[in-house]
Amino acid sequence: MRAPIMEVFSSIQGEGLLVGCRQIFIRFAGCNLNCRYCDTPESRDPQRGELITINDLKFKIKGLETPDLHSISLTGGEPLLYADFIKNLLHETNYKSLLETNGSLPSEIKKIAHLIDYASVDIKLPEHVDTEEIIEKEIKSINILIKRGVNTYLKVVILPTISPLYMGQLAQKLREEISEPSKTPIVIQPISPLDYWIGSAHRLLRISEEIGKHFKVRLIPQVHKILDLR
Ligand SMILES: C[S@@+](CC[C@H](N)C(=O)[O-])C[C@H]1O[C@@H](n2cnc3c(N)ncnc32)[C@H](O)[C@@H]1O
Ligand SMILES: Nc1nc2[nH]cc(C(=O)O)c2c(=O)[nH]1
Ligand code: SF4
Ligand SMILES: [Mg+2]
Repeated sequence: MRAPIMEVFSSIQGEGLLVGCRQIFIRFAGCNLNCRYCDTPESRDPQRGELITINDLKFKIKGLETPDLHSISLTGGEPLLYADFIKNLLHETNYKSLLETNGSLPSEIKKIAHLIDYASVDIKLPEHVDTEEIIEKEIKSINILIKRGVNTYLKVVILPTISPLYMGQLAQKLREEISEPSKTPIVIQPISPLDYWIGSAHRLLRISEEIGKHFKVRLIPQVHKILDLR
């Protein structure tokens, strides 16, 4: 079995609740969405990956192990396009794993939820993607992960133009439809480049307050970009 892998590299997790943890990143090539803000647009093309076997990948990961290693990060592109490959990889290795996903493939999440330790599920706002009803699929994915006991958090990339009240309404909908909202924090991730936020970073506090009415909330920018790390 092979999957198109774009890059395998060691860095610190720059996003979400595992920020600062040393990870080995496995970036799959190919994506089923087209977020306008995607900072890795080349990863949307499966042709940009090299088709490699599980053994090849295990060898690459082994070579990147460091004393501070926390876990591996399965990202992309959309890693869930290769759920069967991931299932085999996790069966054959003992690393703790983070799944970084757009949450749009609940049937694929079902295949690997029992093998994943942490999950970051993006909530894609309608202004960022063309796909209809994506949030329904994301909610399904989140509930599958929670049911499986996966340490799950949600992540929302936002622009300075987003309405805080809209974010509050979205958080209220999510709280009503997610099975254990008190155990599922939301990470607000300001869109990069952070120059967008010069003069409007105060809006982030209002958004945090609106989401905070319904969820534990964290405001975390992409730290790896601030540190100029990969
Ligand atoms: C490149 S995607 C790959 C994993 C998966 N397809 C997803 O969207 O979660 C990894 C993460 O990068 C973040 N991201 C992508 N472009 C960004 C940008 N311009 N600003 C802030 N975060 C961004 C999204 O939150 C996304 O979860
Ligand atoms: N350091 C670092 N942290 C990350 N967190 C999510 C990333 C991604 O592209 O999936 C990423 C990335 O590309 N680099
Ligand atoms: S789902 Fe992830 S990889 Fe795909 S376009 Fe959106 S941010 Fe990029
Ligand atoms: Mg990245």
